[in-house]
Amino acid sequence: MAISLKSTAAGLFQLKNHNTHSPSRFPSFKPLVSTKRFTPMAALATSQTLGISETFSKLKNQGKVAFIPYITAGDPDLSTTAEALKVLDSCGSDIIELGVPYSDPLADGPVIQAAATRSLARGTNLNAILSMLKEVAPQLSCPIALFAYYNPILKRGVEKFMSTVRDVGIQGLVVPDVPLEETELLSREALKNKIELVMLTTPTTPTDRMKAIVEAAEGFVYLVSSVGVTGARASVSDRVQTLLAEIKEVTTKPVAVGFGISKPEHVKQVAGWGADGVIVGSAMVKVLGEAKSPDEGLKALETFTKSLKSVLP
Ligand SMILES: O=P(O)(O)OC[C@@H](O)[C@@H](O)c1c[nH]c2ccccc12
Repeated sequence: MAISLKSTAAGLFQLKNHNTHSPSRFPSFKPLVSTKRFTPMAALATSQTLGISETFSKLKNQGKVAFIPYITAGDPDLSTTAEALKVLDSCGSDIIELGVPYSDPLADGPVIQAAATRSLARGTNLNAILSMLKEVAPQLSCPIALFAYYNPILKRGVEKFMSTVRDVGIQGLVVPDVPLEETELLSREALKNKIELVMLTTPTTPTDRMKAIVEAAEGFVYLVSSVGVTGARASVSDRVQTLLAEIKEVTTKPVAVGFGISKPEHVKQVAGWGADGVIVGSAMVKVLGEAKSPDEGLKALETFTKSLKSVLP
């Protein structure tokens, strides 16, 4: 299993017209936020957004480390998610992880579990997320890696799922609970659709298994920094430094570190240990989803993102 759950567990804007009162384009969602807030960098972006591994190669050539935020789609609502993607992009995110809310997010801690519950309670579903992405993804200058648990993918059918998400511009996929032994079909269909399938390794993954995971990984290797579920930690274990070195002994693929990272000093530390990317999830989700209003959440997200991004080379 790419990530053994027992040990680690793992809005509306209208680009065409800025009429904030036009009916929502995304089914059953009402515009909640001004659509005039951000001049989309995306207006400048083209559909030639770099892929996941291309993004890492570009950054490596520039001596930079990827900043990779995670947010849950539909929390607090899909219109705000559309805006949040633009905020994250315009604040310099290099790759964005977008989570598909799921009713049984075993690898997630309380913050992301609550986000998924709020999102599902609003009626968010994969089709609504995809219709939002069809408008938003081409407007971003950074690639999106979709986060989805395995079950909803199997329900839709792996082939159908992959072609559908590729059609809306998704470039990467992370399936935190797919067992390594079952990644063959996922990998094959991902490859066919030019989607890069990220694999996760953990502090308790035996070396041979880590090598197999790294071998299978496309886009980047996700190094889970600590056992347990997602959630901000007071500090990041310095074991990460050793784990990074071990992985880099067996691959030249980029390695991004996630779990627990929630402060600028954490970001700086993990980058200093040689990570090619730093992933921040729960802290982002908390700032956006637990704000008094969507607008407040977006403002707070912008400030928070800039504070974390500012410490990276
Ligand atoms: O929330 P954290 O501790 O910052 O960790 C990132 C994590 O949220 C994100 O990468 C993620 C969201 N859901 C997951 C499930 C498994 C592994 C990773 C994830």
